[in-house]
Amino acid sequence: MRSLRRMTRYMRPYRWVLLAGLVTTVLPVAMELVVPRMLQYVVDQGIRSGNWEAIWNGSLVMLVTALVGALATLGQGVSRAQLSQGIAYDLRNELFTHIQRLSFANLDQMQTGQLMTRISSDVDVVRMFLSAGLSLLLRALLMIIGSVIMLTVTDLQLSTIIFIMLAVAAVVIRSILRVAAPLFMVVQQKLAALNTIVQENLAGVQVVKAFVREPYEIERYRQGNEAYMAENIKVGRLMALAMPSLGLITNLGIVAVAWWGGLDTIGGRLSVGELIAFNNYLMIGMAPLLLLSNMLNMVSRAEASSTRILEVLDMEPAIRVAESPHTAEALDGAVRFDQVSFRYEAYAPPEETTPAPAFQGNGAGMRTPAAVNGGPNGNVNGHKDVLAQISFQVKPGQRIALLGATGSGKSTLVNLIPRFYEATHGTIAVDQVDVRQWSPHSLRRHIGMVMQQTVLFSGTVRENIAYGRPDASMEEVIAAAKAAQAHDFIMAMPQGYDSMVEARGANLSGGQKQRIAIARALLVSPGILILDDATSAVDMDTEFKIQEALDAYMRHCTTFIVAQRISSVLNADQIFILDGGQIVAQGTHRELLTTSPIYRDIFRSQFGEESLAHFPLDASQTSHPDRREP
Ligand SMILES: Nc1ncnc2c1ncn2[C@@H]1O[C@H](COP(=O)(O)OP(=O)(O)OP(=O)(O)O)[C@@H](O)[C@H]1O
Repeated sequence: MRSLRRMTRYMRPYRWVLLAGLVTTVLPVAMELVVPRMLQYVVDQGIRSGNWEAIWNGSLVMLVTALVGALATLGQGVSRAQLSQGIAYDLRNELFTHIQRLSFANLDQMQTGQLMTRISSDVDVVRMFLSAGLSLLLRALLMIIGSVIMLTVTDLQLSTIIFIMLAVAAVVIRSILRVAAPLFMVVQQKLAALNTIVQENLAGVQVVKAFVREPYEIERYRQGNEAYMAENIKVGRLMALAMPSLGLITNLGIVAVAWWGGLDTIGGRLSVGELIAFNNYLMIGMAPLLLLSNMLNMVSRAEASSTRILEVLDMEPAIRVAESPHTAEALDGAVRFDQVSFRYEAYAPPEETTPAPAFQGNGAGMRTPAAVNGGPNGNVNGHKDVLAQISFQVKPGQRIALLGATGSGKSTLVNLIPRFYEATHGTIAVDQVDVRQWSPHSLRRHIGMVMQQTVLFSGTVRENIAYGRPDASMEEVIAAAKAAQAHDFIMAMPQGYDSMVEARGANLSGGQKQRIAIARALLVSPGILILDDATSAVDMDTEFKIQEALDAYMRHCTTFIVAQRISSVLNADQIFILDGGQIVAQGTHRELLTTSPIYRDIFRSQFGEESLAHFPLDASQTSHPDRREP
């Protein structure tokens, strides 16, 4: 029960509510324990000797205890709700805040569905335990302890039977708990896998429909659902053992007490009242024992969920912030890579993976470690570099283009500049300061980034453009949108800048989404702008206009452009050709045409075999797509 014990720290802010809960749990138990004693008094002192006063007094005490017990139980319900809801609220907030602090490398290790299950279902399991389980557990323990004390006081000799019975029950409970907690872990893992299937399916609904893979997805879900059900049944079977075992132990105890107690009463060692009181205490003590069998389920489930919540909270952000991090009001935009190598770490516990029907394709969205680490060097063990020994220097304001085959490491390289990942070897410096010394927030605030996959949030167009600078004026938003060639289509939308962007930008075309993403990056007035395939969905004419506007809008900004089309990089100050994680050629368009066979190959593949002979070497003459055609 280590994880549940660790969870108790979340009770600290609610210590007064906890105290109220404790008092209101103890009181009804104490009241219930008074009743058999009063019953003994009424029988022995009142009924047997015809003493009405004793009967009245005993009855009055029992009435008062019933009232106090009822009031306390009401208070207990209120404090229980406050405690459990409060802790669940704190846990959800802490989990979400912690996830925001995690870096790409951490998040690569967990599927979205896994995280969502932990923040929703696992927190709810803990909340239910705190709301119902904890007070019931406490009540059961108090009842057992209280009745054992009263049994001992009533008759020590007869109580021996109870001690033996409790010892046997304790062994049974402990054994069940030991087996149940890991089983509940598996249950939650299966639930998380199931949620991942739903999340991936909904996120990729267009792909599912386009490839007519609904039957596959239904089968995938059915299998995940079956695995979840099978684990639940396994747990159910184990829990089914608890009730009859504890019931049997209790009933054997009752029979033993009836036998020995009956003999003692006939023999005159015990009065009838004492035997009745003893039996009542026995019932009070043994009923919660049966209740405990039900609670074993709740406790084991809560332990498993606490472990899963703590696994996330214990995850150290892979990016460490320096003790006194470097910050700056603006960036000049100088970037230096010095012998930089990088590799992605292996990840994902195997049992957390999403089940996929045996025959089907690629496991639909679930990257296996081999696939993830099968980097440019074709390795499968996750220990080869995706980038190797990269060195270059970029002056402020330069435009750098990165070209290379898919998987050659272009995105990985630009992701190292804002420190999304930490270089495995070597040094990366921005404005002559090692990125490890930079405050990640300060560094990223001055880097405008347009990622390969455009992510927009539900909200208005304006809110999306101003995502990085919510305080930007309307004029600034429009200026950024104009530079990104987005203004015209935004104005053509029904509510202009106040038009709603649907979830994931569903009501916009790919090129429109990209242009909003570019405007969003421009609005932060970055010192470094990274465009990772940012215009892949935009036609060549619009791309040319964007580049022209960028020249005017971002005069002093260092720009990294990851591109597939040579036409996007003609005006770059330096073009890096990446191959297998290494820079294999470097220079301007003119230089590379003469020095780099790979560049010439790419050029030939995009403009045709005869193009090399005709293509003018002076990039300035080719800056418009119409004129660029050989
Ligand atoms: N998050 C990740 N975890 C593990 N491996 C990754 C991850 N991202 C990329 N890789 C691997 O690193 C290598 C380089 O990928 P990267 O995305 O940098 O290539 P790229 O040149 O940008 O490709 P593309 O042009 O297709 O976008 C690939 O082999 C890829 O499988």
